[in-house]
Amino acid sequence: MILTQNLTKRYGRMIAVDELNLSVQRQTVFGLVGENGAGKTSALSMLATLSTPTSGRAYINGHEISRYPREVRQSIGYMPDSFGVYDGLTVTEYLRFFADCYDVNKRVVQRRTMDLLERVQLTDKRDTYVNALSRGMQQRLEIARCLMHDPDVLILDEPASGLDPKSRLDMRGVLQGLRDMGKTILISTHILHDLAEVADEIGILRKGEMVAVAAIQVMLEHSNAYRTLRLRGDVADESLERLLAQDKQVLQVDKKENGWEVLYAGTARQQAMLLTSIVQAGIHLTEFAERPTDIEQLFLRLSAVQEGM
Ligand SMILES: Nc1ncnc2c1ncn2[C@@H]1O[C@H](COP(=O)(O)OP(=O)(O)OP(=O)(O)O)[C@@H](O)[C@H]1O
Repeated sequence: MILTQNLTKRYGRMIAVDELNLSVQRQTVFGLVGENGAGKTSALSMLATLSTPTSGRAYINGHEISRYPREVRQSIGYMPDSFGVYDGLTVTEYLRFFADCYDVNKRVVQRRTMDLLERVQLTDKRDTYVNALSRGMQQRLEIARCLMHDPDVLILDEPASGLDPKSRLDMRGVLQGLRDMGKTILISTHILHDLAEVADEIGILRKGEMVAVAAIQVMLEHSNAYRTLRLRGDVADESLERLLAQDKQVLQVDKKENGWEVLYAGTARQQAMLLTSIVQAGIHLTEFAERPTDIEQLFLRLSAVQEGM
């Protein structure tokens, strides 16, 4: 449904997207996660036919984006990361305007407008001017706007950015609804947790390169199975590191300024035994604490472990 082959975007000498290979199956949700500047917008705007790839190819619904941009635009609903709304229009007028742009059959416009407003929880705002909506409502209206011509594919660039926690939750509900409608969705975010209940698969983009891809289910299982132990003590004393190296459940040890961070795969009982052996070895710690593993960090660590780094 969405396929890219070595898709690359350069701005002068800067490589914003570096030979991206992506495959998003029909009716699945793929989350593209990356920090600011990772290349998410550059990748998505090429797929939306708004910018030209420097090299490589991409296909949406079987249409190559550079050769068949018109067909691609009919197949997608694209929500950019920043957008302006038309201040002088009401919510309903705004959606009808876009229906006209896409030449949507007049007979279905009214029904679809009502259905979409309900889907994005804006039915009671249908006669409100769009500039009077909150940011969260405007972002949900944008989603409805993307759906007006009933595309199979949605490309959403940071749809939850700048929203307060309540609006983020509302947005999450809307995205889950789109997934249940059977849309194929490519969604970018810099907050992986936003995708945990929405995406089927996650890819992490860093400096234009896809550094890891995995099914969200696998990641969540890992995040339950692993935890991070925070140990504080004298980092000059190497006996703790020797002891940790003997424990098979210790996957990784990161030395910090005043202690260590340990990625640990053992059970609670094994963890208690580790603490006992530290005490018995006469090693003095000021802290031995467990904290939930950040799934993004875990994901990157596991992919590094798999690559033997
Ligand atoms: N038109 C442009 N001209 C030159 N450099 C650009 C242009 N657009 C983006 N860049 C650069 O390309 C890199 C990737 O930017 P991009 O906006 O694609 O990343 P992003 O992951 O979407 O980040 P953000 O979340 O901040 O939008 C950045 O270093 C950015 O400064």
